[in-house]
Amino acid sequence: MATTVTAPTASPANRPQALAVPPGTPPVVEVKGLWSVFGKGSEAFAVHQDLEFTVQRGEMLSLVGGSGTGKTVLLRQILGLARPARGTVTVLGRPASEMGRAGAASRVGMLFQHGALFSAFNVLDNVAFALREQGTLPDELVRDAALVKLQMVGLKPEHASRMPADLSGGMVKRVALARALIMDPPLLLLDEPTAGLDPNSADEFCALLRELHAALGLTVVMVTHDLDTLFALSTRVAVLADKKVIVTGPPTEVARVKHPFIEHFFMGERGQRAMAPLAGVPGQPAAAPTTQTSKDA
Ligand SMILES: Nc1ncnc2c1ncn2[C@@H]1O[C@H](COP(=O)(O)OP(=O)(O)OP(=O)(O)O)[C@@H](O)[C@H]1O
Repeated sequence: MATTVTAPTASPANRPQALAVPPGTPPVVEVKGLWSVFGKGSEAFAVHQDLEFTVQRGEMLSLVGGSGTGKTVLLRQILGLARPARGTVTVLGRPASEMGRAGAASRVGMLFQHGALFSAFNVLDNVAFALREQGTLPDELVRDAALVKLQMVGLKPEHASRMPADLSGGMVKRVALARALIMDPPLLLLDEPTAGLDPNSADEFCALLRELHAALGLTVVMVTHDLDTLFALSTRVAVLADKKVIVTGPPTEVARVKHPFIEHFFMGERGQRAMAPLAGVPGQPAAAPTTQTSKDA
């Protein structure tokens, strides 16, 4: 069972907003009764035990938790790259493990932590990869689609022929993002989207992600340890601890929940700095949040 924190009564303008969706819209991601177990026999250990959470269309949900709590395992399960020992991971109404590689690319885009570009391919061929591999479009159209995606992430046609080794960290992230979006997936997974970027590039990349979220109507699930990124991008936060999702809610509300990991994560110097701009914003309740228990976080 997880605790769901009630949403604040009003949202300040500088917080990311979940997109409006009609009531009754089915969730994009639904994780139920999930067990993830590694090792065999007496060596076996569970990373997740009966973990549950859902992601609604148009949300930007951050998964946070200590090292080894299984955030990356969860992203891999949503992507269909790993099967749970027990329980279900449903993406857009279908079991994630049944999507297959081509199906996954058109339903879920993944931005890996360090970009994971193919070093032997130039920018255009990296971006075009999944579409070209599908083999349904003539190469000219594949190239045009890749150029459109490059423009969408703020890169120019002249960047198309560059090799990954010749790109700045911020450009690698943008190319990797264009590649993740080549098949127009409705769901985007981000693993530490701003890791390795300087503060300015990180801010610019967050601004781009927010623009694309709104413009393309994306649903986003991300893992981040960076509090500036978390506050810049999250409409909701889910905290992994004790092998479960223990709480979900808007970031400023979750930050007030009494739990050793949450206090350590949000109340350190970095957390205080990241939250400072939000202090005193109209609509931000000053008191501790009321909490309620619900089965579905
Ligand atoms: N294929 C695997 N085989 C064995 N153990 C694994 C495998 N994949 C993950 N694990 C284990 O599962 C646990 C969770 O790993 P995971 O990488 O998901 O953690 P995380 O929350 O992403 O951590 P971090 O924040 O440090 O990146 C770790 O103990 C890891 O060693």
